[in-house]
Amino acid sequence: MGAGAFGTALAVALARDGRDVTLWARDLADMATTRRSHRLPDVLIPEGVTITSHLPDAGEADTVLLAVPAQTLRDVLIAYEDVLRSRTLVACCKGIDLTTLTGPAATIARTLPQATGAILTGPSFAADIARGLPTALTLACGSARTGLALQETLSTGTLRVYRTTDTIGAELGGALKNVIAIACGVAIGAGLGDSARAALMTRGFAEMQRLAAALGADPQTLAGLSGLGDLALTCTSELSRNYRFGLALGAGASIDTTLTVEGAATSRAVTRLGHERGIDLPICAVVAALTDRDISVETALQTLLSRPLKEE
Ligand SMILES: NC(=O)C1=CN([C@@H]2O[C@H](COP(=O)(O)OP(=O)(O)OC[C@H]3O[C@@H](n4cnc5c(N)ncnc54)[C@H](O)[C@@H]3O)[C@@H](O)[C@H]2O)C=CC1
Ligand SMILES: O=C(CO)COP(=O)(O)O
Repeated sequence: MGAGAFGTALAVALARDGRDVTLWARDLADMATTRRSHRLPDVLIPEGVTITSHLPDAGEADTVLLAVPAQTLRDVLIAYEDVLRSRTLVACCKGIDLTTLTGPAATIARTLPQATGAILTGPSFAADIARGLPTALTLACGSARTGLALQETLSTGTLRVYRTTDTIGAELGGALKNVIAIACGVAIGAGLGDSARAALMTRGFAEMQRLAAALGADPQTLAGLSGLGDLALTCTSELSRNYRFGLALGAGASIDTTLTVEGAATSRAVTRLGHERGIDLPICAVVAALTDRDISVETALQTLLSRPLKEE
């Protein structure tokens, strides 16, 4: 579900590997004839993928990948409850819901408790997956048995899926790395240099670990693909929309508001979560304030540099 960049890329990769795939688009436009998503225009969707805007066409499909933006996941689950509630639902989005302050796996568990929920996350650009470039992902599912089955279902010759039962660690890694990527983009966009970016990545990772530990995640999960792996990719590549959003903020350039930039809303959500739980998340808070245009880059920098000195 979701025929944007990631949903399309996953559909293409799985169909190419022989899976029977239906790709659901909210708005079909001319997709069924052009066999292209406007979010991934260079990629031709193979005939093996059934493209539809009518969800019941998914028929007996037992696994549904939800590749819609994190802030819309809850609405999608509610709107299509009848079709979704008895299936295995794999959230493919990265973010924290601003209303409930939950990640995608927890959002599924709360909204459709009868469904089996899982999350697919980790360092992977849609364009790379669609081109068949080698990619490693994390599949997190509270049920070890379902996780094992999903790992088999979703792995292909070039998509290597690792599994874990730590859904909270996996969803926090994917959500928080986007916030830190915005911070890194700002640093580079404002000309603060590669050393500043390395500091933000490292201290940002410390914030990720702190929040994850407080919410009951296994610290090892954060050191894996869903945390450190995706942090490394997103903080260093101009293919990342979150990083590019930060670059524009830092350079004072115009922002493309049509793109999905998950870290913007998530910076606000995690800042609230931090306040509620009494957890210090200074980089996330600065990103939220920058995103809301509440502070300048200069103030953001001074805020971080003037904090009390501490042990690492
Ligand atoms: N693009 C990428 O390289 C990757 C994206 N992701 C994650 O996948 C999720 C989706 O991102 P993209 O596909 O890149 O975004 P996108 O902007 O390319 O596509 C989003 C899709 O969701 C649909 N959509 C939006 N609101 C909806 C609603 N209320 N109901 C139904 N459909 C709705 C849009 O029509 C669009 O087709 C995000 O959480 C992102 O972090 C994860 C890994 C890689
Ligand atoms: O999550 C991603 C790579 O793993 C995609 O990053 P962006 O959403 O920043 O483009």
